[in-house]
Amino acid sequence: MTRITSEEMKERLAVYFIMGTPNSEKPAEQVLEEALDGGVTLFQFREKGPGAFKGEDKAALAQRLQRLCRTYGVPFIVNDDVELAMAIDADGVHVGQDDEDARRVREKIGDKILGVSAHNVEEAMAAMAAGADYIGVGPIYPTRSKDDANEAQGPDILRRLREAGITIPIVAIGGITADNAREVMEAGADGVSVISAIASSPSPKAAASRLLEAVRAARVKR
Ligand SMILES: Cc1ncc(COP(=O)(O)OP(=O)(O)O)c(N)n1
Ligand SMILES: Cc1nc(C(=O)O)sc1CCOP(=O)(O)O
Ligand SMILES: [Mg+2]
Repeated sequence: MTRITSEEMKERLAVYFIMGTPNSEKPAEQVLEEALDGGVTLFQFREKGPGAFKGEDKAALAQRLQRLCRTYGVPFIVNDDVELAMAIDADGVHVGQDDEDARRVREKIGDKILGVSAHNVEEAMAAMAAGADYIGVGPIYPTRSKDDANEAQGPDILRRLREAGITIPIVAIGGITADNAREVMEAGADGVSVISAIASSPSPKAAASRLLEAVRAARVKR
């Protein structure tokens, strides 16, 4: 395996779906399959919060969702849990500022995809230096999907990062929908990352497809 290129990473970030069992009343497999049918380009397994599976149950669910992603040729990223990612040979890991140090994670995962959360220029620079393949920047808008989220920063944070010379692929996160995806892309994101816009939709397939359309339309306009 070789490291993903920056251009490939940007393509993959278009519609980055994040989910775990607490995010939907429907079975996770069903929601993910519908989202994949709708065209999501990257998936993150984030099994945390009330009622989340742990231990062997968590690993078994991860493997079922990973198999689905493989069927669709969509990379499978594990949130926080580097050990699980290595044990099931996931395609990558996402860590935040309070998780395992990004540099150590890069050493452990070799060429797998490494995503790091960043909230400002300093954290973005540090993530680049640690070997991140992309940064997740948020929350852009208020979110109900993460209890310990920071204050919403608005799309301007993306502009500030780009103006400061941050060139690494950026995925925006937090309160993003098909209706605001365009302004997020125009502010400097390479893609959008969502939980509720897809997981809480009556039709995850239609929701994913609308997001992809919005992201593609914004890319054409650049
Ligand atoms: C794509 C993406 N961006 C940001 C996050 C948030 O990561 P973190 O700050 O570690 O918070 P948790 O998701 O672990 O609660 C993310 N998961 N994905
Ligand atoms: C997992 C996560 N991380 C965030 C951050 O700001 O780092 S916001 C968030 C939740 C995103 O869910 P929704 O699309 O439902 O708002
Ligand atoms: Mg984390």
